[in-house]
Amino acid sequence: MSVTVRVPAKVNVQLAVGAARPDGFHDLANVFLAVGLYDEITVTPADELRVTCDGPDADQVPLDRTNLAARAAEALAGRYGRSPGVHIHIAKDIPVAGGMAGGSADGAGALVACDALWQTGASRDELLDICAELGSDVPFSLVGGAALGIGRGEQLTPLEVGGTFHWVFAMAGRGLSTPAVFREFDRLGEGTDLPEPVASQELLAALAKGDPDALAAAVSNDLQPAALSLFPELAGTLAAGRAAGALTALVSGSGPTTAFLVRDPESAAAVAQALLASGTCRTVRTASGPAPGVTVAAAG
Ligand SMILES: C[C@@](CO)(OP(=O)(O)O)[C@H](O)COP(=O)(O)OP(=O)(O)OC[C@H]1O[C@@H](n2ccc(N)nc2=O)[C@H](O)[C@@H]1O
Ligand SMILES: Nc1ncnc2c1ncn2[C@@H]1O[C@H](COP(=O)(O)OP(=O)(O)O)[C@@H](O)[C@H]1O
Repeated sequence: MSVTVRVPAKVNVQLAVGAARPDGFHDLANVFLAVGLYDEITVTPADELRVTCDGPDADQVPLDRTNLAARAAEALAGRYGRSPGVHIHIAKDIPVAGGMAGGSADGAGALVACDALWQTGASRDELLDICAELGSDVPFSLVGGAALGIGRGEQLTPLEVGGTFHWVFAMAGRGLSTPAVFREFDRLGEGTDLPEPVASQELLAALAKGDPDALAAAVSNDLQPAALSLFPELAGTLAAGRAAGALTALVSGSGPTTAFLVRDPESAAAVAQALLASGTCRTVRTASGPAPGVTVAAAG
């Protein structure tokens, strides 16, 4: 018996960040869009908890108990008083430490897969609670589609999306640590009063209409200056994508992956080719969204 699930990456079309909270997190208005780049997680009964991983970035993925997929299995097993004996295999296609929630995807995927394997009978709300304990982005990886995340990003409201948005993603030569980017955000903003983070009505309307030009005009990422400060070369990647005809260019979440919104798959191919030729990134991928959240691909 084994269970395989597929989990999408995300891009943040709006990331409004408030002041640091006493618990070290930041309040957000985080508009997530799931996109069609997927990790696949397979769980199989085993004597003890074990994680393996393959894919282009597999060497950067921890295989010990710090792996979010292992933590998810342990959290679910702990809640139901059973052994977490399971082999979790991650077929990784989402870039690691890229601001596309790859670790969160694996956490949400392992949780749903173990839940199906162990037939715990957990409700969706219980699974979402465990997701929120694992990380701020993990609940969104479970639900997919598009959603507004408030609080630290874990309190979700699903959003209407009226069409398919086409993207090019440029992967950088190294990763960026999410806590380091938030720390840099705090440093850059020292001494300024930050407004409450709120979702942009223009952006939500653009998503609901499925209008790429309106979305391009409304996207924003408050972490972008911090990511650029820690990784100045990303400015060259953003400029290369804009010059190639992208409707807009932004850093995805805490970066360093950069995201380029385009009108259609043909423009995606052209912008992807120009970005690669510019020599300003390690590799490029095209994907569209919204994509569904965790989906069971095979069980038996
Ligand atoms: C920035 C975002 C945007 O979606 O994603 P990435 O770009 O990393 O994928 C998220 O907020 C990342 O969420 P996630 O990666 O789950 O972060 P967590 O494990 O919850 O937190 C890691 C660390 O990031 C910082 N953090 C995270 C979320 C938040 N609202 N405020 C924070 O200050 C804290 O320093 C925290 O200790
Ligand atoms: N299953 C996992 N896949 C990738 N990274 C993981 C995983 N579990 C834990 N990590 C750790 O989380 C860090 C952030 O990775 P990731 O979630 O891919 O990036 P981001 O938070 O930028 O979206 C990695 O550097 C790695 O040390």
